Amino acid sequence: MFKTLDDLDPEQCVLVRLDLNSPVENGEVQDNRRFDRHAETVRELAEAGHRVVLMAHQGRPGDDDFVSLEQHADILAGHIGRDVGFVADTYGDDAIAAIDALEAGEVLLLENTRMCDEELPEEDPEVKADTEFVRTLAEHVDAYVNDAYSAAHRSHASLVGFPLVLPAYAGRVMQTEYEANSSIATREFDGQVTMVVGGTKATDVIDVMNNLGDKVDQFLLGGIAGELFLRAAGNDVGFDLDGMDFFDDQWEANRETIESLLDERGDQIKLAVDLAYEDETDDRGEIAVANITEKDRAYLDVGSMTVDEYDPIIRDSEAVFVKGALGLFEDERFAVGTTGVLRAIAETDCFSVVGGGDTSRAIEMYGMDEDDFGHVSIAGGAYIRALTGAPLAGVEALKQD
Ligand SMILES: Nc1ncnc2c1ncn2[C@@H]1O[C@H](COP(=O)(O)OP(=O)(O)O)[C@@H](O)[C@H]1O
Ligand SMILES: O=C(OP(=O)(O)O)[C@H](O)COP(=O)(O)O
Repeated sequence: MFKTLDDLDPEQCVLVRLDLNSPVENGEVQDNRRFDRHAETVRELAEAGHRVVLMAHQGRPGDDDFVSLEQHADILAGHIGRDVGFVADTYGDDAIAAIDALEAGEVLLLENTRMCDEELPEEDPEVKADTEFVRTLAEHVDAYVNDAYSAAHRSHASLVGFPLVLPAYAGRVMQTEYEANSSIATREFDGQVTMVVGGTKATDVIDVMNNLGDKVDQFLLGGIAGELFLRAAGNDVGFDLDGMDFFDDQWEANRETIESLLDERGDQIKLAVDLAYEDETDDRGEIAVANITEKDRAYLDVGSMTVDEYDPIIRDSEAVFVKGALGLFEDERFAVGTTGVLRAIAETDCFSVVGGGDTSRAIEMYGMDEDDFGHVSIAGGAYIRALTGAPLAGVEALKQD
């Protein structure tokens, strides 16, 4: 098992990896539960008199949400109730000077770790531990804390490199998410187990569906993942239009797996029977999948008939796991699928887990009560991988210490 903050020596300079990856709308970082949850770890460290250096990532290089962490520092400060300094540097001279100048109880956030070339791609911990990024920062701090359970499925430098060169500890979020998700992974259910699969990160979920087929009785699909399955089933959906990059790369990467899943587990996989789009008057339009004959528009939600089909399956389930939204729920017109399944879960007494930084936000946005869900995780890809019983690189690296 890993060490926790209870094992940390006093008066340390602590390098802490958080997951503050957030929705960004028109350049504005949106506050979400990740800030609130991580604030607990940061506050505890600062109040204990440690010097606290924070690392986190935002988006992926090339994407619109790949932005600086400057706004994150202000949002986090609001949740902690104390200042969070920011330096626009990951491990260069400016970052080091800011770290060395920290006083007891002060908190500093470094720039987006993915702006450092050595953070990505995924490589073995030994390779990551030997990067200039890790070696340089490690010389200026005493200890490493990983609180980023929701990013722990990635073998990136800030997650797996530091535990090899510094005394390493799990933060409070890492500890609670690990315990909750590990116990869910081993739990047995008497009745039907259903998994709602959607969102934009189709690659993460499709990999996992392959390994969860014996634990999950029914997969209910929507979002980008759902459209890729519809494409594999021969429909004219699930491709990129001008300016989009959701589908085609993920189609190439997952086509074989999707086809074999449909072939071998087709009876376990329910696909949308209708989809929603923005019509000529900017209203929500719906069309039956069977009537789609042209590759001419983007679909932004599953349709109402699909929700009517998914609803009784959820109500008959003993356990429901949600990973990914069924539509672009941030726009109220396209929240029907996501809120439909979440309300069905909330109204029944099944055991449920809702995961994902984005998806879990829908609960709050649409006025649902978190207490009506078994566990609301700030982790998406990491939590479903944990459900399969597979190890998470970032957790394994912590255990090595
Ligand atoms: N058809 C769609 N078109 C565009 N975006 C979609 C669609 N369906 C779902 N989404 C988006 O997927 C996002 C969640 O995706 P993802 O990052 O995979 O999940 P999470 O962060 O919850 O793990 C939501 O913000 C939602 O707007
Ligand atoms: O938001 C995250 O994952 P999630 O969307 O599965 O919840 C993590 O920060 C990981 O980000 P990544 O999927 O760009 O590596």
